[in-house]
Amino acid sequence: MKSVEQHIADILAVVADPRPVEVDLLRAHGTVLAETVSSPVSLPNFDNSSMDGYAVVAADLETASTDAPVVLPVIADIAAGDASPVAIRPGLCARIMTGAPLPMGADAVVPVEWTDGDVVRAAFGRPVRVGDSIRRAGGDVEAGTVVLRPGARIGSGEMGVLAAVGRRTVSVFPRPRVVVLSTGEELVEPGRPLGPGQIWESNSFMVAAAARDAGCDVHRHGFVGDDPATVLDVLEGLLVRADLIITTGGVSMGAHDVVKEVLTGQGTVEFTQVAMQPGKPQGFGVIGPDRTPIVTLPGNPVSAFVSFQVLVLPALRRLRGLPPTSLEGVRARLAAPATSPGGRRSFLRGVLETTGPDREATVTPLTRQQSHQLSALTTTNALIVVPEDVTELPAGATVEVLVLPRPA
Ligand SMILES: Nc1nc2c(c(=O)[nH]1)N[C@H]1C(S)=C(S)[C@@H](COP(=O)(O)OP(=O)(O)OC[C@H]3O[C@@H](n4cnc5c(N)ncnc54)[C@H](O)[C@@H]3O)O[C@H]1N2
Ligand code: MOO
Repeated sequence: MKSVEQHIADILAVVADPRPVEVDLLRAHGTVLAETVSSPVSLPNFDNSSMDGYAVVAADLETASTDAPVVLPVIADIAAGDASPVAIRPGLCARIMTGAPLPMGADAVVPVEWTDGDVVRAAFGRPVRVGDSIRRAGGDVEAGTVVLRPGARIGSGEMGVLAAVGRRTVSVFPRPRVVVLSTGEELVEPGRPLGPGQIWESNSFMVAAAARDAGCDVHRHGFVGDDPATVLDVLEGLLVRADLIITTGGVSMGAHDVVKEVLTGQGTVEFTQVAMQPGKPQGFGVIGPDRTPIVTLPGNPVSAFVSFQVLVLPALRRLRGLPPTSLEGVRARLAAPATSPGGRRSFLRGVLETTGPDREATVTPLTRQQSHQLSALTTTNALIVVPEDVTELPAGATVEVLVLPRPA
């Protein structure tokens, strides 16, 4: 059987590094930055007030007290956005709002709460230090400084910074377009009545959600039955809209394993058995005129889920412009015994938590570990790795655990 590492590497080899595109800033959300962004100006771009109050010369207020306030004439009213230059000299002050440019000659701002708030002659009841309530030019970012580097994931903070340095468009690796297609004659769209022997289709919803969580632009095509001509037809129609196609079902040894049947001999697709549990039957390759990558996951729902997380995620990260790393691994103490078939690496569904006074990482295997026992996926937050050469692990053993991604 093929090793998990080899299969991950093989899938990675069929997906290409993405090409950057210039997009409008709003559309950059959730993408990966492809360029170095530096600020053309300093932030702030000019000295300004951090308080609503009065711009003053600090030395004027040295003697100010509640009993003997210093009173200064107010010679200007400066709002945020005011462009006309204002200057004060000792013995004068200017009313100023938060974000408004500091007038020349002023070296401190007094919050309005420390004054009587008068707009003609303001009384100041306490002294102030030079620099108080002033936001200096460049105090956040100096002009020319790099604020974001290639590979940065553009979330809300990054969006804010890009806009603040004046970017309207930005060069990014766009979200990969992933198409999800399930197969199976027994499948029925959720919301429709079930007939005898039928089940509601769940894999394509699950895989589409997982790919969306991974930052992809997902088209859930839904599912098709086991008619080979239809499956091929549908797949051909989907090629143009996909950077990667993910199918589920029809890859095992059954008489109607249609994905295997129609894709064998197409492009570079090959089917194989990977030494993992669940997720043994697998396929991958490129198909069609544009050599579109395709990964064919097994139909058992938990097998499809685990295969996605272990085998497909690194390829999606590459397509996003990120390093193609696997799920984060941590060491944890096993809270209950675990078993595994020899020769295959098990990925048991578990619950990872930190317990006890020393916050030790502990992982508890869930009871429903079979490939059809989908309900465990609502509880699990981690996959417990049991190596190929281990069939039993006692409670208390230290194990490697892969932390499952959680949506925001
Ligand atoms: N003789 C053998 N039989 C099987 C083997 C084997 O080695 N020899 N491997 C087993 C393993 S392991 C797996 S995993 C499955 C994979 O089978 P397929 O990929 O061909 O999947 P299907 O047969 O189409 O379906 C399996 C199972 O999952 C249900 N299913 C399928 N698609 C969906 C969906 N979209 N939503 C919900 N449930 C789905 C389907 O009804 C079946 O119960 O093969 C084993 N057999
Ligand atoms: O390997 Mo299958 O993927 O166990 O159920």
